[in-house]
Amino acid sequence: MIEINNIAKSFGDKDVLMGISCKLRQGETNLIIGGSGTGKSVLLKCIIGLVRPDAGEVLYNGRSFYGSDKEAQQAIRREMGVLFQGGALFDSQTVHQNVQFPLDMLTSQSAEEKRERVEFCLQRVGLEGTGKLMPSEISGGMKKRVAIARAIVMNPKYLFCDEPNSGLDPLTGVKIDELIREITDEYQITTLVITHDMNSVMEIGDNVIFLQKGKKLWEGDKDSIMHSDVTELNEFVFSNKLLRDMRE
Ligand SMILES: Nc1ncnc2c1ncn2[C@@H]1O[C@H](COP(=O)(O)OP(=O)(O)OP(=O)(O)O)[C@@H](O)[C@H]1O
Repeated sequence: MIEINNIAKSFGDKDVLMGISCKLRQGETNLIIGGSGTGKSVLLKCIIGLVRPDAGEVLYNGRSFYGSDKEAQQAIRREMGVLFQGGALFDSQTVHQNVQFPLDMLTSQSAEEKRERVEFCLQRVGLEGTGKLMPSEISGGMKKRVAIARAIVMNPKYLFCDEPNSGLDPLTGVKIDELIREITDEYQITTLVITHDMNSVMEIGDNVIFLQKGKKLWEGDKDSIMHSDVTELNEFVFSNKLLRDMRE
């Protein structure tokens, strides 16, 4: 479990996050949703330690991230898998090399151990046999799968995905969501996904946190989101015509 307690962050005189608290449970896909510029990415960066919050705390299974020394923070970081927006693959490296990268950086495994682990992860995301291809030779959906394989190669306890299906067609997006959900469940990972895609919310939203202008306005599961009485959330959710039609 990840506990986020009262995170606040300002840039200059701009308050971007104003006291965000929530609990992200193990084995569940936790989603942060909200319109553009509401602070989702900054919150993610505060959670994973890329941006230091001005106030607040993040606890990883009870271990305080910001209260820890560099070594302990590094140990927590090793338990994180991160799927950055856009996938962020290295274009000059093969699919296999991309997935192997964290093993090269963070472990002293033998070449054979690494090869086996990479092949296992590629097979797990449905990409067996593609290791020799270059990123330029595969589709957008496959690139996301490679990025997911790389994010899980270190066997993370915590998985963070920033807009995992941005730029994908809806069907491919759903498949990526399903893969994230399956992996979360299978390996009992604590997963956090940032999205503004209502499809994702309805598919994989075990726990959904709605941000608006740096504040948490609502939290609940995908089944209760359709019946909330928070005006701002309703405006966000029902800007999607299909959901509006479903409600009527
Ligand atoms: N390093 C920074 N310096 C100054 N302002 C920043 C910085 N990072 C983010 N911001 C500001 O913080 C606000 C929230 O940004 P953030 O990227 O978290 O939004 P978001 O909800 O993720 O939006 P989107 O869905 O468009 O990605 C924005 O107004 C942004 O300009």
